[in-house]
Amino acid sequence: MTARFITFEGIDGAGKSTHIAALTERLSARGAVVVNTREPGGTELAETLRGLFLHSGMDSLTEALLVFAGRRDHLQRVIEPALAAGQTVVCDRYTDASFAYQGAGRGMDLAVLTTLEQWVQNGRQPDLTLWFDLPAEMAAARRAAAREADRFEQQDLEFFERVRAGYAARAAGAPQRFARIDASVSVAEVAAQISAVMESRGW
Ligand SMILES: Nc1ncnc2c1ncn2[C@@H]1O[C@H](COP(=O)(O)OP(=O)(O)OP(=O)(O)O)[C@@H](O)[C@H]1O
Ligand SMILES: Cc1cn([C@H]2C[C@H](O)[C@@H](COP(=O)(O)O)O2)c(=O)[nH]c1=O
Repeated sequence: MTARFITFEGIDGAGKSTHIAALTERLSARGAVVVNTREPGGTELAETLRGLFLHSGMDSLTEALLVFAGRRDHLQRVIEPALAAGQTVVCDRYTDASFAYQGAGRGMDLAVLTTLEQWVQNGRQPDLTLWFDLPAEMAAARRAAAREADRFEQQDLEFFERVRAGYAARAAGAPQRFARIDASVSVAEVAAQISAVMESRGW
């Protein structure tokens, strides 16, 4: 089996969760053993940190330190062992979210995030990142219909447009890894775009 690391990214309410199960089914049907996970979270320790991250007030450096601490544990306990066993890891968010939210959204120094990325990840980057891109206003309307807002989801449209621009910058810096999905269209049309990306890679 070929080990693969696939991440889903995008602003809150872009529609990632809606498509993770379908991608998992597709990969499993082709013989992959799929590990579904998420960030912040993915281990007992990192899920505990997630609760603080989403619901306690803190500055952007504290946010980054918490999320990278959880990421370290997640990499060591879940992601690296699964990849070493030839499995496919499908992760709802990873380090691009730190650059988009803490970097572009909160205005944190990207050089600090780059240092944390190097320390924590030992070079581990996804093989493919599906970036769900849509205007902040559309995502806000979807969220409002769906659930109660956490600390990030309470941010204004300007914050989410900065986060969106942060994702665009990360995508421009790693064009082979990123696939931009136009997430403003129907669920069926988004699913078709994901299938096309997977087919183009022979996955
Ligand atoms: N293409 C779409 N068109 C319209 N509504 C959608 C579409 N995709 C998802 N939705 C709806 O938008 C809401 C948010 O979707 P979802 O929870 O999948 O987003 P998400 O990116 O995982 O959000 P978060 O990262 O904040 O968890 C849900 O109610 C979902 O049913
Ligand atoms: C990994 C990561 C996440 N975030 C933010 C992005 C979202 O607002 C929440 C996670 O909520 P979700 O419902 O699981 O999408 O956390 C962040 O700011 N920085 C990160 O590195």
